[in-house]
Amino acid sequence: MGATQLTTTGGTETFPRAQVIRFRRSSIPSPSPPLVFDAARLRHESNIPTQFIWPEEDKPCLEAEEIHVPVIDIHGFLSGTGPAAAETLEIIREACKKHGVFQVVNHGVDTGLVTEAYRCMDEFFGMPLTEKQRAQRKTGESYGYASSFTGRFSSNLPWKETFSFRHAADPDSAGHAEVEDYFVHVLGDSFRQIGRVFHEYCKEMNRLALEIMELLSMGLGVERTYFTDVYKVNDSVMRLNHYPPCQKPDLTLGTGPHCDPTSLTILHQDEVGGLQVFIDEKWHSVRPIRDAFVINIGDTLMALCNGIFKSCLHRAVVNSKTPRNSMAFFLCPTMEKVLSPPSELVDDEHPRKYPDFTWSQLLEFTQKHYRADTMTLNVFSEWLLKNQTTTHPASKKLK
Ligand SMILES: C=C1C[C@]23C[C@H]1CC[C@H]2[C@]1(C)CCC[C@@](C)(C(=O)O)[C@H]1[C@@H]3C(=O)O
Ligand SMILES: O=C(O)CCC(=O)C(=O)O
Ligand SMILES: [Fe+2]
Repeated sequence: MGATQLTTTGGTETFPRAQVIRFRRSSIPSPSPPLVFDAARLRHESNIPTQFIWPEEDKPCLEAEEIHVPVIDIHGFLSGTGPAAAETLEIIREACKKHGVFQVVNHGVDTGLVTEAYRCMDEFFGMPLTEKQRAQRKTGESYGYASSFTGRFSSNLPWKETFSFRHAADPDSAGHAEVEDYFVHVLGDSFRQIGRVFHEYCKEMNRLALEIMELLSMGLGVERTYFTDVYKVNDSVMRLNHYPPCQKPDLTLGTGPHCDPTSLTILHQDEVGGLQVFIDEKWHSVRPIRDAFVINIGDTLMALCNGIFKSCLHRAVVNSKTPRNSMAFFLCPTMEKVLSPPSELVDDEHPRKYPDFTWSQLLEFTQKHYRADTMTLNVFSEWLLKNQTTTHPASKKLK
């Protein structure tokens, strides 16, 4: 595998292949006007810009074989009214150890809220590009609207538009309608109602994420409240993904292969389908189930589990006819919390796999130095160890 050089404030670093974010340098004259991803126009284009054409090894298989991702009745499990608890726990444990993905039903999230959230997404993404750009995500920021990542990356561009916003939770200071305020701030008062819908949706995602954390603590055999305690105060991100049709769906990807650098992702996909997971050395599609959420383990949780539960490798493909929407709630710890696995998961036979770090460090790494992909956690760990200082909490060496 080749290597790409990137010069940052920390010096010159070598990272594998073309994974490094290629920064646009204003000093280099650009021969053509900047690329703009205007979905309304590009969805009809059969000559797609080369920046959207992915390398041969990443080109999608649109007819990938479906895989049955385990479906867990979460209310049944937590209330003790569902199928035998021990069996359910074993299914979760196996799925998380092998590939890091399962689905939940009977989760208590009102289907009306999900439908309403999709309606609001249609309203937002259906606006002309210039209207959406009022909420433009700025360089280095994690929130806002991005039409593909034309200003951020220069190749392997994803065929999608995204709108991301923050949802911080703290049970001791609940009540602040952060999402609603954000919508009004960036888009104006006419977006208050849409902001309210997404605020409600995020609150529900936060509740569900903490319930799933209870399940995962049990699956790992640590104290039932262990991960709920870590995440009850959190600094999470909600992302709306809109994938317009593409006349060359076999050449591009909606979202490239990656593991989420975050802790836990609660994904809802509409009925169109396009999510694929990499299991047993093959890409498989995950058929949408209207009442289910897909749960992915992310890199941060994998590090907190000392590698026992795996971060799920996934991607999204597009199609030539039907626009697709998905909603991802990324549970994240607070920025400066030092993340290290519980002592029960570390011993002589299972030494520490990753160094201590903070979410703020990993987030910065994925936003400024490295485009999140299949190897983020390993590359980040090496980078941390190389750049460690004696004063930072994340500077402890691997045992
Ligand atoms: C912290 C994050 C970075 C990304 C959004 C969240 C969680 C997943 C990451 C991402 C989806 C992984 C694939 C590449 C990426 C650039 C994307 O296609 O959206 C990633 C997100 C990002 O850096 O904005
Ligand atoms: O749209 C999908 O199905 C997947 C999206 C995704 O992986 C992400 O937003 O991180
Ligand atoms: Fe993802």
